[in-house]
Parts: sequence; C-alpha cells; structure tokens
Amino acid sequence: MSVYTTVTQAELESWLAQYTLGQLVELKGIAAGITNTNYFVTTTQGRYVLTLFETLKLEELPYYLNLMSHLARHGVACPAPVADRSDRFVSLLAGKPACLVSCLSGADVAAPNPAQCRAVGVMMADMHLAGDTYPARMANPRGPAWWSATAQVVYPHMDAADAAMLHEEVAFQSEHRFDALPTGVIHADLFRDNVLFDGDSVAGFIDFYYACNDVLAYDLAIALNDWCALPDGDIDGERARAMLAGYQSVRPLSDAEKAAWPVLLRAAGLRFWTSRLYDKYLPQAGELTFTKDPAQFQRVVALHRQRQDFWL
Ligand SMILES: Nc1ncnc2c1ncn2[C@@H]1O[C@H](COP(=O)(O)OP(=O)(O)O)[C@@H](O)[C@H]1O
Ligand SMILES: N[C@@H](CCOP(=O)(O)O)C(=O)O
Repeated sequence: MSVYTTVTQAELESWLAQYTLGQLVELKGIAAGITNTNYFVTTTQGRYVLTLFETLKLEELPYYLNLMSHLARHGVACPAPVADRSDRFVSLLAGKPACLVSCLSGADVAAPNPAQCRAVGVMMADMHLAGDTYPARMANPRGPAWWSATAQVVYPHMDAADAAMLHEEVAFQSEHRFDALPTGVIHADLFRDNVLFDGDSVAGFIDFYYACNDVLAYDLAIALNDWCALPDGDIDGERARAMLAGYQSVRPLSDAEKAAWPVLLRAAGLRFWTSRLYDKYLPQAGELTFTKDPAQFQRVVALHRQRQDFWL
C-alpha cells in the first residue's frame, strides 16, 4: 500500500481553499506506488492526483514540479502540476510537502508489446528534446559515485562470486567516460510502472522524482533494460528494436552514442542491480522491497557482457 500519511476530508478541504478548484467531492487512496503517498482527489472542477512526499523536502521539489510543468507545456504526455492562488506548486499538508497534478487516463502495462515499446521510445525522445529548454540543473543522485559507494556497503552481504562480478562492473564503468555524449534532462527511472497507456498510446510518463541532467542515451538504456526484458534477464530483440526505432524516429543517435551504447546498457543495469542489492540487504523501515529482485539486473548485466548484437 502507498498511503503512509493519512489525510482527512477536513484537512484536505482546508488545504484546497488555497486553490481555485471548487469543492471537494471525493478523496480516495491509491494502492500502487512505493515511495510517496498518493490519493485521487475529485473536486467540482475535475480529477487530480494528490501526492504527499515522504522523503523529498519542500525546497527540493521545484526542480521536479517545474520540470513536469515545462514538459506538459511542450506536449510531452505527463501530469501537469496545478498552481495554488499564490502560484505555488507545493505546500505543506498533514506535515508533508504536497502537490496536485492532473489525473491521467490509462494504466500501466506489465507485459508490453512492440508497439508500446516503440511508443515509449518516441515519447522519450520527445521528452529529451523538450527538456533542452528547461533551465534548472540537477546532478544524478544515482551516478557512478553513488554506485561505487553503495557497492562497498553491499559487498560484505554478498556471495563471493556475485561480489566479484559487481566489483568488475564498477571497475569497468570507471574506465569509461561519457563526457562527449549529448546530455540533458532524463527521467532516469522510466520502468513499466512509470508509464500509463491507453491501448498502444502513451497516456503519460509519471514519477519524475529521479529526473536529473545526465547522458540522454543512458535514459534509453534504463528503459530498454526493463521494457524489453524477459524473465530470465535476456532482452527481447523485437521489443528492443521497436523501442530504438521509435526513439530514433524523433532523435537519431549519433555515432558516439552508438559506440557507447553497449557500455550504457551495462551502466543502466549496474545502477538498478546496486539499488536493489542495497534495498535487499539494508531495507529502510516501512519500505516495500518484495517486487525488486536484484538478481534480475545481475542477469541483465551478465547477458550484456556476452552480447554481440545490441539492436542498433
Ligand atoms: N497523474 C496521475 N494520473 C493517474 N494516475 C496516477 C498519476 N500519478 C500517479 N498515478 C497512480 O498512482 C500510482 C503510484 O504513483 P507513483 O508515482 O508510481 O508512486 P510512488 O512515487 O510512490 O512510486 C501509479 O501507479 C498510478 O496508478
Ligand atoms: N524502478 C526501480 C525502483 C526505483 O529505484 P530506487 O533507487 O528507488 O530503488 C526498480 O525497479 O528497481
């Protein structure tokens, strides 16, 4: 469940008085999600999603909410934050930073087809182009410095062979620099549970709270490792080619990005292998970790190490 903070009707009514959204009709908790508390909020003016941030602080939120607003204004399918009468996207509710965003239609897809993978590729490229005019900057909090430090913390909990492989991957990535590749705003966590679909059309990307400035093709590698993965960690070539073709129909990859692609796929696998290991061995109180199997990403990385064809 993902209602960590309970909001009463009365609390919400009083908070909603800061907005021009009419009267509260319904407040309903959302079961899905891991990090934050989410509710569907219906008012006499429409339907919204209320998020109470459980870990991010008030002063950290403008980067993400202004980004979503920027992307939505540029035609990217994503929730648009709603401003209150003081023109703020975020303020405290029940002691937590809280915001309202537009409610999207659609649902996430557990077993995507090639057409859906292509549509995600197209929308990601649109998002990368739209992000070009977003002025704020955010370093990637889950970059090489983070995975190197986190690996040190998890090694003692791991089987010796697995720890050796993790060590090799961290060392391998440290030998590669991506300074010459195009950078910009990336989502950085565009997994299947962060995209809503209406049929084969993207209804919206959600959960932008890992968004940051980093290598654009790395974002595509993160998405491909999840959207195109088979249960054994191998990649379904048909879905991978569809996602890459969709992306490149809007933003063709440069020769330098293509040359870096195999290393980026391993970097994307390493990032989530490491975070899942950390969550498994050092779970935070109240955190839901049962769906996040580190072995899936270890297999993804192991297979990328042996691969010759990268679908380009
Ligand atoms: N703007 C939105 N429109 C419709 N549904 C949404 C929206 N934002 C979130 N949801 C629903 O809430 C669920 C949890 O949201 P998510 O951002 O993934 O939460 P968390 O940050 O806790 O992981 C999603 O799976 C989706 O069903
Ligand atoms: N999509 C990720 C979860 C988000 O990353 P984390 O660093 O918060 O664990 C996954 O499926 O592992």
